[in-house]
Amino acid sequence: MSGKLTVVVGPMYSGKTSTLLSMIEIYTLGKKRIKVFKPVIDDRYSSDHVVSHSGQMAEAINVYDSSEIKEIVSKEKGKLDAIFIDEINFFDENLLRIVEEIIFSGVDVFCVGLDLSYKHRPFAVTANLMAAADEVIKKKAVCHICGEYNATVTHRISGPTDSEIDIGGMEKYIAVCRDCYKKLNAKDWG
Ligand SMILES: Nc1ncnc2c1ncn2[C@@H]1O[C@H](COP(=O)(O)OP(=O)(O)O)[C@@H](O)[C@H]1O
Ligand SMILES: Cc1cn([C@H]2C[C@H](O)[C@@H](COP(=O)(O)O)O2)c(=O)[nH]c1=O
Ligand SMILES: [Zn+2]
Repeated sequence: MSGKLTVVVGPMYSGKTSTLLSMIEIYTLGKKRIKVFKPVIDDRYSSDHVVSHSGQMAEAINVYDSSEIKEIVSKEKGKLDAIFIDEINFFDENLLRIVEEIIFSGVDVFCVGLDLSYKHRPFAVTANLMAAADEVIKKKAVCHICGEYNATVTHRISGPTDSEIDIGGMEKYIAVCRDCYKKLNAKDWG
């Protein structure tokens, strides 16, 4: 039987990694055989653990790109029930094809990442995985400006960059609702 693809998206601080960690716990309690991956680029809290903003964590394999996931999973052929991938927005676009191959081989895949950059543009790799998913979970955060539990986007507070990829936390980014995002970015969206 084929595996199932679940994709968890949302702005920063919306609980994407916490959701991933809950699913890891459920599979671990069920004695399922799993592997957890994270991109090397994200070294904010730890290089060998997936860590949530609230400090919960699980061991993870650091990979440079999606081909490394393919290689590691191929070596475990028939010996895995599920894989978990954090920060999919940092991966190359081959991730879609590789995840599809893994699902068709009977392994469940849980992917977590940003759907939109701070410029309100979709990360293509996330958008593609959402299209192929059996289930998409969209998370919300508390809006840093108005305090409502309706933040769906991330606003950059430390000035624009050329690249939409820039590792950071509270010193650079806040989660905001659409109305607050519009006010903060009035020159682009007003
Ligand atoms: N604005 C916010 N809204 C919700 N949670 C927040 C906010 N700022 C900080 N947090 C903390 O972040 C945690 C979620 O972190 P995490 O699962 O790592 O989110 P994500 O992976 O989406 O960035 C929450 O449990 C809470 O402790
Ligand atoms: C919005 C946005 C964020 N990033 C970076 C900042 C963080 O390192 C991660 C997101 O981490 P989280 O687990 O979702 O909190 O991505 C970026 O590079 N570009 C952006 O537009
Ligand atoms: Zn708001």
